[in-house]
Amino acid sequence: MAINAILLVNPSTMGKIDAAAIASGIGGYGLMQAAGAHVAACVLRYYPAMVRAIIFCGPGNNGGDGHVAARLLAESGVDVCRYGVEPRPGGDAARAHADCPGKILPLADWCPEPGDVIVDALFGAGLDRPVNDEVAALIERAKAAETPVVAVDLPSGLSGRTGQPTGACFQACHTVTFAALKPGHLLMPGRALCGEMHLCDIGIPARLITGDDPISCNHAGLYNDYLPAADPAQHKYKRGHLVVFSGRLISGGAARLAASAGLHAGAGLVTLATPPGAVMVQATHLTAVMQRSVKSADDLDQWLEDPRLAAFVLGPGFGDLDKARDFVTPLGGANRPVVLDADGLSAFAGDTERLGGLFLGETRLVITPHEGEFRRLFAELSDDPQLSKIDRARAAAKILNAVVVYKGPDTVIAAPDGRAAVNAGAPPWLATAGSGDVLAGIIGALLAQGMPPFEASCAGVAMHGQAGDRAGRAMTAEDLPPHIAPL
Ligand SMILES: NC(=O)C1=CN([C@@H]2O[C@H](COP(=O)(O)OP(=O)(O)OC[C@H]3O[C@@H](n4cnc5c(N)ncnc54)[C@H](OP(=O)(O)O)[C@@H]3O)[C@@H](O)[C@H]2O)[C@@H](O)CC1
Ligand SMILES: Nc1ncnc2c1ncn2[C@@H]1O[C@H](COP(=O)(O)OP(=O)(O)O)[C@@H](O)[C@H]1O
Ligand SMILES: [K+]
Repeated sequence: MAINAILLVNPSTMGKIDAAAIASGIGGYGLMQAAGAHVAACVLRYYPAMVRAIIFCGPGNNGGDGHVAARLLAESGVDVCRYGVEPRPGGDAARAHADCPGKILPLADWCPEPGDVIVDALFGAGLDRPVNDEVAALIERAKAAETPVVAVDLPSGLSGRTGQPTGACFQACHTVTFAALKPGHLLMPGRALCGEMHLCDIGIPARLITGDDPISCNHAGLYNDYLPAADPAQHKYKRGHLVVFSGRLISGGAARLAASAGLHAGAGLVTLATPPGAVMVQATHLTAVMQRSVKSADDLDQWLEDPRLAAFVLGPGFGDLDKARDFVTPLGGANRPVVLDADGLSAFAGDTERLGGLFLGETRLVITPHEGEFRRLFAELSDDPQLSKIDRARAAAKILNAVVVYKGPDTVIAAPDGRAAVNAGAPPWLATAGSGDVLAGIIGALLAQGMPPFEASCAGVAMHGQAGDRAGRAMTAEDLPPHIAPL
C-alpha cells in the first residue's frame, strides 16, 4: 500500500490503475471509504473552528468520496449539509450516498454563512467539458463569500491532464488527491488553483501505481547516475571546457552570468567568445572566466578544431540575430552539445526546420525557452488549447531533436524520445532578470562534464532552484552563481 510521489499520472491512466486495483480483489467501495476519510481528516485538521461542512456532490465517484466525507464528518459531530445531485444508481457512489444519512439539496439552495467550509466533490478525474452555468454560478458564490474550499482529487473545473480550467473552476485552499499526483496538480495555473496539495494513500498497491507514459516530477532518480564524479585524477580540461558566446559592447552581462554559473557548476574552464569590440569591456569584469576574441563564423570554425571545447552556450544577451544564425551553423557541425537560449532561439523564429536540420543524429541540442520564446518558435503549438505544457514541450523536442527546457514556475523538461519531467519546486524569486542566463550556464557546464542532455537539463534545473533557495528571496541573478552547489 503506498503512494507514488514521483510519477505524474494522467486522469485516464488513474482510472485504469483504480480498475486494476479493483480487479486484483481490492474493493472499489473500500477505496472510496479511504478517499473520503482523508478528505474528512483534512477538513477537521485545517478547519477546527468551522460551523458547517458544505459538501457539494457530483454524479460520479468524486461525488462518492464526498458522501463518505459527509458521513464521517457528521459522525465527528460536525453540522453537515449536502448539495448536488443523486449519484447514478448501482455503483460505489450510490452505496456511499445510501450509507450517508440526510438528503441532498439542489446546489442553488446553498446560502453562504460565516463558518462554512466547502468540500468540492462535484467532478474529479471524470471532468471532460466546461462546468454548466449552475455550477459556474455556485463557484462565483463561493468566491464572493470567500468560503474556504477543500477539493476532492481536483478543484472542479480543472483538467487533471493539462492544468488548465475547462471553464469556471473552484479556487481551493487544499486539494486531497489519491495514490499519485496528476500533471494538472503541478502545471500552472492548476498548481495555484489546488492550494496546498495532500497526496494520500488509499490502499492501492505500489506495484499498480505505474504509468504507460514516462512523465514524472523532476527528481534525483532521473539524473543521479549521470552526475559528474569527483575524480582524484582529474584536471581542468578533463572536467570540461565550456564556451559562452558574449553579446556586443552594451549587452555582455548576460553572458558573464552564464559563464560564472558554468564555473560554479563544475566546468573546468569557461571561455567567453567575445566580439572584438567588446573584449576590453569584458576584460575589466572577468577574473576566473577566460576570454577569446571571435569575430566571424570562420573564426569560430577554426577554433572548433580544438577538440577540448566540450560544450557551448549561445543566446544570453547575444543581440545580433543574423550572427547568431551564422554561428549556430558551425556549432551544429561540430558534433558537440549546445545550449541555445534567448537570442539564440529568437534567431530561429519561423525557421525551426533549419535549426532541427543542424542537429540531426544523437540528441545534443538543449533549448531553454521561456513562454514568449517558445511562442516565437512554435506559435501553432502555443495556440492549441488541447495541448498541455508537457504536450507542447514534447512536440517541440521531437521537431528539433532537442531537449526542451520550457521554463516558468512549472518548468517542463522534455526529450525527443518522450521522457518528460515537471519541476515545480523552484522559488518564485527566480523570476528576476538574468536568472535564465544562469540556468543556461549551469546546463552548459553539466554538458561540458559529459552528462547526456536530458539528464543535464533535469539536474541543471534542480541546481538552479536550489541555488535560488540558498540565495534567498532578496537575491538578484548575480547572487545565484556562488550559491550553485554540486548535487
Ligand atoms: N474509481 C475508483 O476506484 C476511485 C475513484 N475515486 C474518485 O473518483 C473520481 C473519478 O470518478 P468518475 O470517473 O466517476 O468521474 P467524476 O469526476 O466523478 O465525474 C463523473 C461524471 O460527471 C460527468 N461530467 C464530467 N464533466 C462534467 C461537467 N463539466 N459538467 C457536468 N457533468 C460532467 C461525466 O459523466 P457524463 O455526464 O459525461 O455521463 C463524468 O463521468 C476521482 O476523481 C476520485 O475522486 C476515489 O474514490 C478513489 C477510488
Ligand atoms: N514564478 C516562478 N517560480 C519559479 N521559477 C520561476 C518563476 N518564474 C520564472 N522562474 C524561473 O526563472 C528563470 C527565468 O528565466 P528567463 O525568463 O529566461 O529570464 P532572463 O531572460 O531574465 O534570464 C527560469 O529558469 C524560470 O524557470
Ligand atoms: K472535485
